[in-house]
Amino acid sequence: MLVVVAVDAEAEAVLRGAPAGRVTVVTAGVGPAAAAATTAFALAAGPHPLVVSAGIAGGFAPAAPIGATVVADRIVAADLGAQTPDGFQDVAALGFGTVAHTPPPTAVARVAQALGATAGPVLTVSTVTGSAERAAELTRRHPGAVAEAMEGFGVAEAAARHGVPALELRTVSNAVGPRDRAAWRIGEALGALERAFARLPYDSLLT
Ligand SMILES: O=C(O)c1cccc(C(=O)CC[C@H]2O[C@@H](n3cnc4c(=O)[nH]cnc43)[C@H](O)[C@@H]2O)c1
Repeated sequence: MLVVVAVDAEAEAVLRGAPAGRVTVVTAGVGPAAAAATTAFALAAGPHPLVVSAGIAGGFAPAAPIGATVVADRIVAADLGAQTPDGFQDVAALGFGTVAHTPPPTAVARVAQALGATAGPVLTVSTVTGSAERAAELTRRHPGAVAEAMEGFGVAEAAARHGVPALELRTVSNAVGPRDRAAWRIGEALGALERAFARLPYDSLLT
């Protein structure tokens, strides 16, 4: 499978955890555009049966505390739209394209079961949430959201254009809410990412 991460530290964690020969890891950079471009390039260069957007994320309380592992049952572009006098409208509501991809439900269930991961919507944002108000707005617009990160929707868009299923697997480094850099636990999240890739049910994800 092709695993798309944002930064080298995430690639190293995935490669430490994954059994030899199970994954091809590419480091895309931060954000949905870099993720989409890198995924499209990698899929054009060679076939992969599954693409996984992986890395650290912000977790929505109480579903996803620091150190938790989450798997997306929906990969949602949460800030792709227009701010109108009546509030935010996403591009699907405006009649352009899509704002969500649905990973294969059986694979999501198998990952959740094998890793003890929480399944739910994972939001892709281009701006990291840094206030309680923004976190509350996202929760109101996306009930049940478990995490936000910056690449999943880009990976899923590129995978869809190649007809390849996509998953998003994240481990939580910080809470979604008021900005507090001192509270990030990147090492803890990278350790959880390594353990997740050590325990993934690789064979059953491809059936
Ligand atoms: O400056 C900040 O306040 C800040 C807070 C959290 C994350 C960042 C990043 O620039 C990291 C972006 C990188 O990590 C993923 N990530 C991790 N936590 C979050 C988050 O709470 N919201 C969105 N993305 C997050 C993301 O996928 C990027 O790859 C800065």
